[in-house]
Amino acid sequence: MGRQAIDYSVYLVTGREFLPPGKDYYESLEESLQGGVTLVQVREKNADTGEFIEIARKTKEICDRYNVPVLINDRIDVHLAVGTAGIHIGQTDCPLPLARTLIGDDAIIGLSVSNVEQATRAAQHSDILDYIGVGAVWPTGSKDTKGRKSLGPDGTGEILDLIHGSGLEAVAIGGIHLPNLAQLLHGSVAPKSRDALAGIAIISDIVASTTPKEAAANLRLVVDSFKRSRQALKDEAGVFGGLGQKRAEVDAKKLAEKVQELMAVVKRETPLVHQMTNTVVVNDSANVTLAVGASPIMSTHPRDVHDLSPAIGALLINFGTIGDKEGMKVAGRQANVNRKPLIFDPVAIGATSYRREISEELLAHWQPTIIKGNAAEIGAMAKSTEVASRGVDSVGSGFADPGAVVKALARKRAAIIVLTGEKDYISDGSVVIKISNGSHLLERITGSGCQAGSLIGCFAAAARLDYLAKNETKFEDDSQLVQGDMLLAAVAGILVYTVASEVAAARPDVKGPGTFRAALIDELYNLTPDVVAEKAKLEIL
Ligand SMILES: Nc1ncnc2c1ncn2[C@@H]1O[C@H](COP(=O)(O)OP(=O)(O)OP(=O)(O)O)[C@@H](O)[C@H]1O
Ligand SMILES: Cc1ncsc1CCO
Repeated sequence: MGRQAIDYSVYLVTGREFLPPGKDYYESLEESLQGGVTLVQVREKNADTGEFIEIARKTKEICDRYNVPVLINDRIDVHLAVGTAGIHIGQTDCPLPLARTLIGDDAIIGLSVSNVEQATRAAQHSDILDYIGVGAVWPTGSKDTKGRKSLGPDGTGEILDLIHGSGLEAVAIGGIHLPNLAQLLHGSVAPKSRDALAGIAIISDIVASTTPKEAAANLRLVVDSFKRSRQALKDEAGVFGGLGQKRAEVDAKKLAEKVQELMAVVKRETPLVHQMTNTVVVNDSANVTLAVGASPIMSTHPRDVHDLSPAIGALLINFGTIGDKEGMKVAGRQANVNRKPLIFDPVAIGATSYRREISEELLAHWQPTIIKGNAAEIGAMAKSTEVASRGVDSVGSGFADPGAVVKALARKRAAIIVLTGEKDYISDGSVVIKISNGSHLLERITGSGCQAGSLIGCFAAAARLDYLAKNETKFEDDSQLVQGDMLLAAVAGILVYTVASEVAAARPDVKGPGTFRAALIDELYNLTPDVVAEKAKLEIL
């Protein structure tokens, strides 16, 4: 008999101390298995041996019914007494060679690893070990992580590179919650080897939930979605299975036709687009939203944004004048939970360290669907020094290879990336679309990028509604975090905005930025799908 194959996707670590009042441990466990937990570790820090054995035995009995393997934390004797699939041990527990001798060749051994030195040692013991638990990824309440630096997605990815080729699987643990899960999975893909996590270990998100079945199912959806999108990337089909087509099949003319169709969807559905934006542009952004046929709501208070989430079509978070960070956290988290498109506009992120910190904090709370920025902003997100910023603007001539920058960042962040400027570049990690429309007058009014972000929000809402109208299955058997063609939505937002700007700039009554600003709103309102198709300058790179 060899060691059994393990699915690490959603790995539940038990913790009876986190159960909500009145919730029975076995009831919670069974519900979480129904939700899609794939592996269970029994972790009992304070139980006597007899009690631990009894808990492990009953846990195994329940898990057996769902064909889910059980591991025991730390206690080889409990594992041997109950006959579970294996053990999970910490750095200061039983030495690895002794553990392997005691439990034999057929049982699984996992080891906790919290830094590169420990990971290197684990890789050297790959003949003894099966997997490593990497963490804490983020600070956590369930383990004492004081004094230890949490790894973040980047540190986790570094460890994946270190164990590359060793045959070890890796599971991340610590501070992982539904809203930061997609960011962790995609953000931790190893920079060199491109290896990925095999799964995530979860305690409180499942155990502390009053509805563990739902909690587990939501986590499982994101992990499955990640695994599917990795397959899609391997197949060259983009992080959202973009345009439902492979790169070679995307054609500029067909893309323009799809934009035309989406314009009609916005007008028909008048989606509500929630915008948390800066105080400079709030009025213009609401007006361009209305002009294309959508409906804006500009709201920032945490309580207000929580209640709005079920009703909205999409959410825009633009931190241009920084304020309401708490509201942004709540709104973004709710957008993820309700599977609404979330457009992130990290205005001037390259200009100050405070903005970079806020961006990281927000991105640890939720997963954006689309990230839009000018060259300085996208450069800062990509940690590139090629383009500098001066306040909210970019300086210099831009990236040598903008297409490569947006494609790499899309893969890294698992989001559609929109890079604006004289030419715009949009990527889903597979396809790169270049748009050469627009007017230089857009550089002469404030907030043109912010308004473009608002329009992307309008079209993202429409793309999701269009998908839901055409697909009966809705969410049940689809593992996408957000449904609808988000690459198309980003293209539509930029194309409609820039084509309207060309029409406005060409008007004889437009004398400069002031008249252009008003004319732009009018031309967005009057823009027909035919004019968009006729003027579109789209290229597939
Ligand atoms: N010189 C130009 N020619 C054509 N289109 C342009 C030009 N500059 C910007 N645009 C368009 O204007 C919009 C905003 O892009 P830009 O990169 O200026 O945003 P931004 O710097 O974030 O703006 P802001 O900070 O004022 O909101 C995009 O749709 C882009 O295509
Ligand atoms: C000018 C300005 N300052 C903060 S946000 C903003 C709008 C353009 O980004």
